[in-house]
Order: sequence, then C-alpha cells, then structure tokens
Amino acid sequence: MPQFLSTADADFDTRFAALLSMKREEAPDVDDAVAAIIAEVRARGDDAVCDLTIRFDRFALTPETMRITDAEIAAAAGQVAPLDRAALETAAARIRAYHERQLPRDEQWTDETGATLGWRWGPVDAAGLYVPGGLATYPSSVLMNAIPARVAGVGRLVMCVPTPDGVLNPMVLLAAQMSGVTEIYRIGGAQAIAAMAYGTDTIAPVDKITGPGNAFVAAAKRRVFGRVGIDMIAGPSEILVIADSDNDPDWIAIDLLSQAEHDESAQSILITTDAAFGQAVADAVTARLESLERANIAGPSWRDFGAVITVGDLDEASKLSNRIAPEHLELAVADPEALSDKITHAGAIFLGQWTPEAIGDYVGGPNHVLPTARSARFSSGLSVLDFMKRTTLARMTPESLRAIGPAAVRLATSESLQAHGLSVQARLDRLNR
Ligand SMILES: NC(=O)c1ccc[n+]([C@@H]2O[C@H](COP(=O)([O-])OP(=O)(O)OC[C@H]3O[C@@H](n4cnc5c(N)ncnc54)[C@H](O)[C@@H]3O)[C@@H](O)[C@H]2O)c1
Ligand SMILES: N[C@H](CO)Cc1c[nH]c[nH+]1
Ligand SMILES: [Zn+2]
Repeated sequence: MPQFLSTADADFDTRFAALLSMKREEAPDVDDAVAAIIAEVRARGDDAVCDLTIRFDRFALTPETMRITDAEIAAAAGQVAPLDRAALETAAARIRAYHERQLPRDEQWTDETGATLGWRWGPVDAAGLYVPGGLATYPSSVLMNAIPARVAGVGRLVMCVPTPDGVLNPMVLLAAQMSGVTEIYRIGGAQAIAAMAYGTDTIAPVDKITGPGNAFVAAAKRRVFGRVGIDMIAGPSEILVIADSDNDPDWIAIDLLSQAEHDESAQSILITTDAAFGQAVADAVTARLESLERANIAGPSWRDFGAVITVGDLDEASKLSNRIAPEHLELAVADPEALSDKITHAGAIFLGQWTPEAIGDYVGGPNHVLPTARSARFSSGLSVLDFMKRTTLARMTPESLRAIGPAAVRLATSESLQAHGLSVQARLDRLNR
C-alpha cells in the first residue's frame, strides 16, 4: 500500500520529511556501478561498450554494427503503420511550433559612453541525445530531444538508444528520421553516456548530452558533467496530483499510474482536501492494477513510493507541492489558474481536469524531458536554450575607454593584478599624450 499522511496528524512533519528524502535514484550502489562503467569505457572504448551491451542488453555488438545504418532506418521506418506515422507527425508539428517560440534574440546597443555592448546566441556543435529503451520504447523522447536541438541549429545530432535483445523499434527510428537525427547508435545506459562524453573510435565525442533515462543514466550524466554539458537530471518519472473531491477517482488513479508504469523507481503522489476521496483514489488504483499490463512495474512503484496526503486546504497543498518540486504537477481543482499562481517549483503544470499529464508526454507541445528528484527547485524542462550558448560582445571607443578605464585600473590595483591595470593604463596613456 502507498503511504497515507494527513497534515492533521501529530507525526506529519516527520513523515513528510521522510517522504521527501526517499532515495529513489541516488543509491550508492547505482553510483558505484556507474563510476565503474564510465572508467571502463574511458579505458577500453568500443570494446567496453560492446561488452557492457552484451551484459545489460543481451546481444552481441561489434564496433562495426554499433551505428544503425541508413538502410536499417529506412527499412524500419517503412514498417510503421500510417496511423502511427500520422500520430508522430502530429506530435512533431506541435512540439516544433512550441519550441520555435523559445528561440532567443541577440541584443546589441551603444551606451552613454559610446561603448557597444551585447550578446549573441549560437548552437553547440554536437549534441548527444539519450533516448531510453530498457523497460519501454520512447519515440516521443526522440522528438522531445531532437526537435529543440534542430530548432537551435545544432549541426550534429547523435542519438543513443538501447535495443534490448538487439530488437530495433521502428517508431523510434522513424521519429529520428523525421526530426533530423544525424547518427544513431544502438547502445544505452551509463556506457552510452560515457561513449558520447569521452568518445570512442566509433563515436566522436559530443559537447552536450540531453535526455531522460533510468537511475543509471541519470547518475552517468551527473558524473560526465564538466567534460560535457548536460541538460538536467531527468531520471525516473514523477507525478503529483492535487485534486479536490469534485473529480472521478478513477481518472486520478490512472493519472497516478501513468507515471508509476514507467519504472519501479517512479513516484506518484496525490494531495487532496478530502480524505474519503483519497481513499477512493487508492481503491481505484488497486482495482486498475488488476488489469494494467505493466502492473509488475506500476505496482511496486505505487507500493514503495506512492503517497496520499490529506490537507486542510489548497493553500496548504501548494506549500507541500513546492517542497516536493515535482516533475509533473496536475491541478485537478475548480480554479487551477489560482492554484498555479502559488506554485513556485514544478517541472510542468497541467491545469484542470481535462489536462491529463499524458497529453504532455506526447502531443501537448511543451517538452516532456523534465527535472526529477526535486531538481525542479533549480532546473527547467528541456528547451531550445539547452542547445545554445550565449557569447557576450563589447567594443570600446577611445571615448568610452577614457570614461570607464580609470575605474578598471583602480579595481586592478585593489586586486593586486598589475598586468590588468597596465593593459588599460597603456591605452589611457596613449590617449593622454
Ligand atoms: N524525467 C523525464 O523527463 C523522463 C522522460 C522519459 C522517461 N523517463 C524515465 O526514463 C527511464 C527509462 O528507463 P528504462 O530502464 O526503460 O530505459 P533506459 O534506457 O534509461 O535504461 C536502460 C539501460 O539501463 C542500463 N542498466 C539497466 N540495469 C542496469 C544495471 N543493473 N547496471 C548497470 N546498468 C543497467 C542498461 O545499460 C540499459 O541499456 C524511466 O525511469 C522513466 O521514468 C524520464
Ligand atoms: N512521462 C515521461 C517523463 O517523465 C515521458 C514519457 C514518454 N512517453 C511516455 N511518457
Ligand atoms: Zn510518461
């Protein structure tokens, strides 16, 4: 059973703190395993990647077969049923339209001293897109990674996707073809992250790695940060639903299960103002689990990490939600906009009863690669900006140097950095000659 908490209970603070600090993806054994995998890939390159693929994805790989060929992509894409292709096209068009609005503007202006200042944005050269594929297949995550990268103008799009038992997923390959991925490798997990970060004989290193994955992928991204950029920690999925009693308990139950079915480490939480409604939702989850295809994953997730929290009012709900900083937040209440205004930390908010989180996973438009494990306190969902860098620009004139240079010289002196001061003073001296 999930945990049942109520803010009216004397031990609420202790139990809520325990819920917040549950270690779903930071277990030391995961990080130790990932450190060893990264070290192996750095030392033995392609050979290590092939060995690890046999161990974790159960098929024999060679450096020559690591890259999925254009012929394989075309053959697989050709197998996709027209209605599935049309659904992918609908999703791709909506995701593209949403992300095109994120393109940032360059700025340039001349200030009162005559200095010209500004910045300009440009894409990274090569992006490594991780598409998960261990327990489920994720064509939608191909679109969510590749479309913003393309909109940003990235030239080289490297995609890694595990293919357990060597089986290629046609929808994944069609999505990659549709969204302009330039190289696809059939590798996953920490070994794929290490290969993209450090490079091997077969895979040239990238500059930035993005995309979601399980605890091993998330830990590997943490570890390679610095060698490459990463988007965020996008690990096992989470959903928090805030619902009043004016909802169908079954709808809320399947919303909770929609994220629990991703991974046994996923987390689904309901906050409600009505304890009886909370119980009705929990009962509906139990009933749904009897026939859910992925009950073997969703059941343990709900049992081990699920929670139903009863609160006095929605104000209290918003405060708890902000402490949880969930990846996805559904507001199934009468006035979702008013409640949304009180939310300060959440990866994505879904407003009202007619906005199930699953719409956002596929076709809403916003990105579904989102921060997990409370990292929405300091990071945002994947966007075009994740694939871009900002370079600042400054041009002085003799007049502007005369105006602001002396302050620079004084600051350099105060920092005992003589050459800094001299480089400005030499120019001021010339002007004063
Ligand atoms: N936060 C987000 O934006 C978001 C989006 C989509 C999916 N997700 C999450 O992505 C995850 C997908 O997980 P998945 O497992 O289906 O695919 P995955 O590709 O993330 O993981 C599969 C890989 O994990 C590695 N692995 C598995 N067991 C291992 C072990 N014992 N030791 C070392 N490596 C091991 C293997 O290399 C395997 O190829 C889920 O947790 C899901 O919730 C998150
Ligand atoms: N809910 C996931 C993000 O946590 C994204 C996804 C893809 N497919 C289905 N769901
Ligand atoms: Zn999902």
